[in-house]
Amino acid sequence: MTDTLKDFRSICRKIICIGRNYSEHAKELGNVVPTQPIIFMKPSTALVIEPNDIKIPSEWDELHHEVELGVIIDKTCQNVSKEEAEENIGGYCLALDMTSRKIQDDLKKQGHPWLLSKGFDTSCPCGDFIEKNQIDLSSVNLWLNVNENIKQNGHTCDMIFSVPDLIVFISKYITLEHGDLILTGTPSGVGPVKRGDQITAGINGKDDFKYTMKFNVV
Ligand SMILES: CC(=O)CC(=O)C(=O)O
Ligand SMILES: [Mg+2]
Repeated sequence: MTDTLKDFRSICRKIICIGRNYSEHAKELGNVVPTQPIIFMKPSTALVIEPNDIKIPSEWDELHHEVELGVIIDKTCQNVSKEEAEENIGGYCLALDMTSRKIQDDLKKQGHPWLLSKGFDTSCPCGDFIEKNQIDLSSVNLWLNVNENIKQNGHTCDMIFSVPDLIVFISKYITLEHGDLILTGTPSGVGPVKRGDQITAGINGKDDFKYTMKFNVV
């Protein structure tokens, strides 16, 4: 792992996101559980870091919060095998996939891409680089509070497609590059936030490793 990866938020060229990777979340929104990964992208301009705010675009009233494990790619790679997938991971981060559910539902009805609903500026609040050895992929806890009320509390062991499966799938079609970020999907409990709300999110990893981040919604 090279040192530049610690600064992944300024070198990141692609944010590739996975949809419906937890069956309870797919069901809570009335979606079918996928049989292969659903992928979409956010532009790198969606990234926002503390102490900056999540900005709801002026003509919208609310967004949905989605807490997710972010995987940061170390080596540029294509067509990765499941055995090699882990070697291409440089580290992790805690991330939010902020979504306008109303816009997404309208776009879905019309068969259009989700980009506007998920790719607007500040739609990807993101925490600091987390070292690889602090995360055991089979037992990461992700949680999210809105105004100190718990809304999401999930575990990566409930992912439908594991992180190596996702790297294999994506790299078959899209070259993964140093600093790219993969958002691995959200557990259940997504819901609305409005201007004036505060989101606190956290990740619990190996050996009592804990990381939390806080964002105001404006
Ligand atoms: C229904 C969604 O918005 C898909 C998504 O982003 C997810 O994390 O699941
Ligand atoms: Mg998501």
